[in-house]
Amino acid sequence: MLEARDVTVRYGRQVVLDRVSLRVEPGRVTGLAGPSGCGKSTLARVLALMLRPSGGSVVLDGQAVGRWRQRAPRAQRTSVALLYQQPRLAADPRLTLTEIIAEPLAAAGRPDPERVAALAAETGLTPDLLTRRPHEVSDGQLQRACVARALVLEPRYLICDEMTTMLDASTQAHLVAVVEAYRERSGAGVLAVSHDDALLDRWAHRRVRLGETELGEAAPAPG
Ligand SMILES: Nc1ncnc2c1ncn2[C@@H]1O[C@H](COP(=O)(O)OP(=O)(O)OP(=O)(O)O)[C@@H](O)[C@H]1O
Repeated sequence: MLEARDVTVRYGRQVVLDRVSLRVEPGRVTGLAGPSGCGKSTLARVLALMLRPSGGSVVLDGQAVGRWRQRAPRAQRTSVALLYQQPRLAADPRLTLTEIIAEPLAAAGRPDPERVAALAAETGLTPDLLTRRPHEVSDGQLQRACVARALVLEPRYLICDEMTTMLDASTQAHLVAVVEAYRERSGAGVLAVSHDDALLDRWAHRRVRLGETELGEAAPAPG
C-alpha cells in the first residue's frame, strides 16, 4: 500500500493540501478527481516522493518515507513511477527514445536492451522512431516512450497524472491498455489523476474526489 496520511502542503502562505489522506492499493486503480487547482498534481508529486510535504507522512509498503527526491533510498525511489501530462518536460531532449526508455536501467547500472525493446514494442514504438530525439517525434510518440520508461524498473506503484489528457483517443486507449496489462501481470497499484470522468468510469476501481475542504470516497466503479 502507498499511503498519504494527513498530508499538508504549503506554497509560501497558500495551503494547497490540508491534512489529506489517500491510499493507493496494490493491484487496483484509484482514480483521483477534483476541480482545477485543488491540489491533485501536488498530491501526486508527494506520493511519487518528488515533493516533501509540510506536514503529515507518506508510508510506502509499511515504511515511512523520510527522505525525498534524489535523497530517498533507491529502493523506495524505484518503487514509485510518475507519468505527467507533458512528456516534453519529462524527457531529456538530447537522448534518443531508446536512451530515454533505458535511462532508469542505466542509472541502476543494469542495462537490459531486450527489456527496452519489448517495452518499446508494447507501447507501439516502431524501430524507426526509437533512434529519433524528442523534437523529431509527436507528443503521443514521446509519451509512449515515457510510459515504457516508467515501467522499465517494474515499479510497485504507478502515478499517472493526466497521462493521456493531451493525446488522441486511440493513443489514450493504447497507453491505458499498456498500464492495465502491466498492473495485471505485476500486481502494481495505480493512481489515475484525471479531469475525465468517462476515463475514470472505465478505468478506476474506486474514485476519490479531492475537494476544497474534504476528501470523500465514491463507490467503486462497476466492473
Ligand atoms: N511550485 C509551486 N509554487 C507555488 N504554487 C504552486 C506550485 N505548484 C502548484 N501551486 C499551486 O497549488 C495549487 C494546486 O496546484 P495543483 O497543480 O496541485 O492542482 P491540480 O488540482 O493538479 O490542478 P489542475 O487540475 O489544474 O492540474 C494551485 O493553486 C497552484 O497554483
